[in-house]
Amino acid sequence: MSAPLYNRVALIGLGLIAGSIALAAKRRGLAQTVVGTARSAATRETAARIGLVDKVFETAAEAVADADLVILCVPVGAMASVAEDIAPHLKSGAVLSDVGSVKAAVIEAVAPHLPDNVVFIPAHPLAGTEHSGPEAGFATLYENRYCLLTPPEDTDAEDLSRYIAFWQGMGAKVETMDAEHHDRVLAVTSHVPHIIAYTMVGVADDLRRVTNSEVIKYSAAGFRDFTRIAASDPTMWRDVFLNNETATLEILGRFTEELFALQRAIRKGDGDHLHDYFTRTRAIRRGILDAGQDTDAPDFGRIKPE
Ligand SMILES: NC(=O)c1ccc[n+]([C@@H]2O[C@H](COP(=O)([O-])OP(=O)(O)OC[C@H]3O[C@@H](n4cnc5c(N)ncnc54)[C@H](O)[C@@H]3O)[C@@H](O)[C@H]2O)c1
Ligand SMILES: O=C(O)C(=O)C[C@]1(C(=O)O)C=C[C@@H](O)C=C1
Repeated sequence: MSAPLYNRVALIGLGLIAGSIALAAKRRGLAQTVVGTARSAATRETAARIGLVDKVFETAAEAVADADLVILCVPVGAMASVAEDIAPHLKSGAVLSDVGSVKAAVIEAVAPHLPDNVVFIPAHPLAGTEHSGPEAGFATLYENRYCLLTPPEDTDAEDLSRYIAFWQGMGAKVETMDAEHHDRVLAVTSHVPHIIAYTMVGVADDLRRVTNSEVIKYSAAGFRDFTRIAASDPTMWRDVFLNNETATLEILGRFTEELFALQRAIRKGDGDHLHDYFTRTRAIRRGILDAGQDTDAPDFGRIKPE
């Protein structure tokens, strides 16, 4: 049990990510009190019934009053309106953060609403599941996972180190980087892989009508993994793609080029091309394993799409 880093933490939105923060922060003693609010009455009722936070408020304005740390845990597209709503009620000196999967667009949407006496430290925990809502949260979600922070350069060192300690207290490995770099890296490691999974499952669903459910019946582990990813929350992912448009389109363009090259190799019977390509990709995974790195952990410095 650590000493509380914050007296009062307020979570706006009470789904998977906020629920996991609430449970981890309480379990590790990182906050004296954790409060929260959500847009829908049903979510607020569920969160109160399962005791997710110490107190559930009806409005975001009430929830943030007197909070030392406020974390926006809503879909990326809702960040601006929530920030506008709470801005006049934030305590002077409070730290405001978010957990959005995209950083540059969230900073652009949130920062203009904030008063000068509030410290904005954007964050993105690289941890999640395909489940959403208040009952999806669990206390160990962030253990041994990265949490990326994209603080403005002039962020007060003490505010930053306290917030880093908060995520570390929940078991996360924290790194800082600039928001644009974050968005390019995540386009490669998370956003484009998700759209590929969505597409593959969509294609299989179309085929199912042709093959009379054989696609599902004989689906192998690889495809099942795709269906898990493609079961992720539609609102969250719609907002990710609409708000990381440039980087995802760039990476999707490269993906499509490579796919066409592989398609051509298959059509032309060019086994050497296929073999060389698969040898290269296998070496990437082996290199990660040989370096003793967690396969979940991308090298953030190395992934720099031109
Ligand atoms: N799920 C993941 O794997 C994952 C991982 C890291 C970061 N994130 C990011 O975390 C954030 C929350 O994701 P989640 O998985 O917890 O989602 P979730 O659907 O489980 O929870 C979202 C919460 O936001 C509330 N909400 C939705 N629209 C709102 C609006 N317009 N105004 C106010 N509240 C609103 C919902 O009621 C719910 O309480 C998103 O920005 C997402 O990009 C998600
Ligand atoms: O494991 C999963 O379900 C996830 O997709 C989690 C995942 C990812 O790794 O891509 C999804 C989106 C986030 O912004 C961070 C984490």
